[in-house]
Amino acid sequence: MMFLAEEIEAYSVLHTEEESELLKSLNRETHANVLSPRMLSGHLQGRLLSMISRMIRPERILEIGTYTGYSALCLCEGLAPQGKLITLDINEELENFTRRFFDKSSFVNHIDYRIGNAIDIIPTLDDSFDLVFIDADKINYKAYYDLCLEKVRRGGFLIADNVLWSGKIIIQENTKIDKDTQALLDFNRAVHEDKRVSNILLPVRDGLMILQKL
Ligand SMILES: C[S@@+](CC[C@H](N)C(=O)[O-])C[C@H]1O[C@@H](n2cnc3c(N)ncnc32)[C@H](O)[C@@H]1O
Repeated sequence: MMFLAEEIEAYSVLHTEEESELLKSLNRETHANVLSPRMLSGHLQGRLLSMISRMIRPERILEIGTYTGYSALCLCEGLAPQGKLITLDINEELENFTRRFFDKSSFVNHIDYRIGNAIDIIPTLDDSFDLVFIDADKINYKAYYDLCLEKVRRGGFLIADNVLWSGKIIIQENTKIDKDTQALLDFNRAVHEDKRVSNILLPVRDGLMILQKL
C-alpha cells in the first residue's frame, strides 16, 4: 500500500535536501547487490532521521537493525563531536559490504558496528542513550522497547520503523492476523498506553513511531 500519492512523494523528494554521494552509492549498490533492498530507509526517511538527529545532537545513539548501514549513516549526521552510534545486526553476511561504506564515511571512528542478536547484546550495553532507532525483526519490537527504554535517558527519544506495516495494522473483518502484524499491533498499543512516554505515530513511508521518555 502506498500511503502518499506517488506524485506527492516524488514532489516531496524533489524538494528535500539531496543525499550525500556516499549515501547515493550505498542506496544504488544495495539495490544492485543485496537481497530485500526495500528494507533500506531511503532518501526521504533518511533525511528525516538525519534532521531529527541534528535536532537532538545525541552523544549516544543505539540502532537495532543495521542492514547495509544507510540509516546509521543518516543518524550519525547529528552526533555530537565526541558522539558514538552503536548499531546491531544479526546478519553476518552483510558485514563486509556494510563495513566498506562505514570505512568510507567521515563517521567511521564514531560507529560501533556489532554482529549478533540484539536481544542478547542490548542487556550488555552500559551506555545511556539520547536516541534509539528500532528497525529489526517485528516480532521482537516490544522486547526491544522494554530493553531499550530503561537505557534511554529522561528526555531522550526512541523511533521505531514500519509500525504501519504496509497498512496491515488496519484489520479487515474475518482476516487472519499474522504474527508480525500482531506484534506491531501490540507494540503500537503498548507505546500509546505507556505513561512513561509521549508519542506520535508519523505516517511517513511505512510509519514511524516517535516517542520521548518523560
Ligand atoms: C529493515 S532492515 C534495517 C534497515 C536499516 N535500518 C536501514 O534503514 O537502512 C532490518 C535488519 O534487522 C536485522 N535483524 C533482524 N533480526 C535481528 C536481531 N534479532 N538482532 C539484530 N538484527 C536483526 C536484519 O538482519 C536486517 O538487516
